[in-house]
Amino acid sequence: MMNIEEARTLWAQSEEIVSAAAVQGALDTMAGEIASKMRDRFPLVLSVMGGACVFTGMLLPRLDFPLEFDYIHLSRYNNRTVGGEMQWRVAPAESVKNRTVLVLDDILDEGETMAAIRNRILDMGATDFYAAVLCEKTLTKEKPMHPDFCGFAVPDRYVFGCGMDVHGYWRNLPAIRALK
Ligand SMILES: O=P(O)(O)OC[C@H]1O[C@H](OP(=O)(O)OP(=O)(O)O)[C@H](O)[C@@H]1O
Ligand code: HPA
Repeated sequence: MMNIEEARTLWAQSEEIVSAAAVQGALDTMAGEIASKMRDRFPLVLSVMGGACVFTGMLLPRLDFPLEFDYIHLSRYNNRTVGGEMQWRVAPAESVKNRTVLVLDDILDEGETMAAIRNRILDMGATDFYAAVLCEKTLTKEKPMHPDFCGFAVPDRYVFGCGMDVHGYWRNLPAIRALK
């Protein structure tokens, strides 16, 4: 747990890499791409708590077709900056069976989280699986998967804002920042 001054110091030791206006523009583009793929598929949209909260809140009102919404919760960073063991807190509901499922998350970094979600949802009998993320981190190492829809490629630095936390803070920022 940090105090307010330490949280402010984290912000001061970072720089903006994607502006709030650029985030809004990317959301418009991504919503159009998702709509053209899924308009007639009546998808079940699942948001990954808690990081996808901001992305979900901004994207859903831009999707102008019938869909169903629910959430799942797993984490593997637990407010640290290095990934650890995957922990399911709320598993997908049985209703994923025979559905086109679209999972929303803030970031695909090493891809381990999204790959675990995809495997579980396909095992439960979903017809199709799609992943949409606000950003994907560019890494040299191989990943188990890449997103179907993505707003931004971000560099291999610790990023936060727009739902992403740094030591548990600053999820509320409307722009994306990176630690220096
Ligand atoms: O691609 P990966 O390397 O697996 O990392 C991506 C995941 O890490 C973050 O979640 P985190 O575990 O920090 O939980 P949170 O959403 O509660 O912040 C983020 O929201 C993604 O779900
Ligand atoms: O760079 C990151 N920032 C915030 N959360 C994350 N989860 C995985 N990678 C990141």
